[in-house]
Amino acid sequence: MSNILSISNVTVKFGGLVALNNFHINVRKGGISGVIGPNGAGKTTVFNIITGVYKPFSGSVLIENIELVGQPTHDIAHYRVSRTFQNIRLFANMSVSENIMAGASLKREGEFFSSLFSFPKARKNEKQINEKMNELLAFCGLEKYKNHPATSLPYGMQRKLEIARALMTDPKLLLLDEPAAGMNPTEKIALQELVKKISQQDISILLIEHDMKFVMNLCEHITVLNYGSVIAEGIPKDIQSNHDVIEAYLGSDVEDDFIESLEKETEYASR
Ligand SMILES: Nc1ncnc2c1ncn2[C@@H]1O[C@H](COP(=O)(O)OP(=O)(O)OP(=O)(O)O)[C@@H](O)[C@H]1O
Repeated sequence: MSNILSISNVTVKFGGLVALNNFHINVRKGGISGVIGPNGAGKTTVFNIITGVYKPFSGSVLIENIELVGQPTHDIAHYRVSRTFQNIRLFANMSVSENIMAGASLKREGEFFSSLFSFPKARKNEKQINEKMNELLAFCGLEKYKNHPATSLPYGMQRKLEIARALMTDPKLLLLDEPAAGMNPTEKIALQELVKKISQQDISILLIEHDMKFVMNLCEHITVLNYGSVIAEGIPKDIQSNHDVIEAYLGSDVEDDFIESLEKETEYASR
């Protein structure tokens, strides 16, 4: 089975702090994988090395055999990698539809600007962008908010809007950084369904999440980080009973959630 993402031997240092130590992960094409770990374990740093925000001290990050290390962030977007952020980053002064359409300009900057100077092409592009925006509004359940200011949306909907904007770039790998953070249980279930639907569109997903039930229900493969090192990896069932993982979480602020998730059967089924 081929991988869309293969990271190997990646080490990231900030001065004396080793944020990632010989990190590795493979994400299967079409799969949903997760990275978990206590606060400060290095999870967001993984996303930042994939998207070129940080350059690793050593190691390799391959998207379908293309090396991303050393490439600038704007070039990496061309390999159809898109992400959302732990702290929502919507354009505050724009409507929901405008925020989604902004994703199109991130997609192919050159095409977007050249279209401004070519009237027939511009109209065609504008029509396509509008169609796609409307499709994504429906797909993400945001239709009724179309003309609302983005930041007036309930928190859970703002997170979905970030996902819709990321999907506008037509990604083949979507990186979701704590997508369920701040959501109530109903919103989390709706988000879980949305993530499954996205994965059914042949979009591979790598997610970081503190909500263990969310991770265990969605992910086919989980990598556990602690102090920058991989301490466990495997299917949810094995991760839940892994002694090192339980140890790492004891005393952390997500301990209760994690322990609770150990006690419950998950809905996970092999895909
Ligand atoms: N730009 C930076 N400069 C210095 N240290 C950094 C930088 N980015 C991250 N770190 C440090 O690297 C470590 C890993 O950070 P990272 O944000 O990847 O953790 P995380 O697992 O995502 O944490 P959380 O769950 O709290 O978001 C932390 O100790 C953090 O303080």
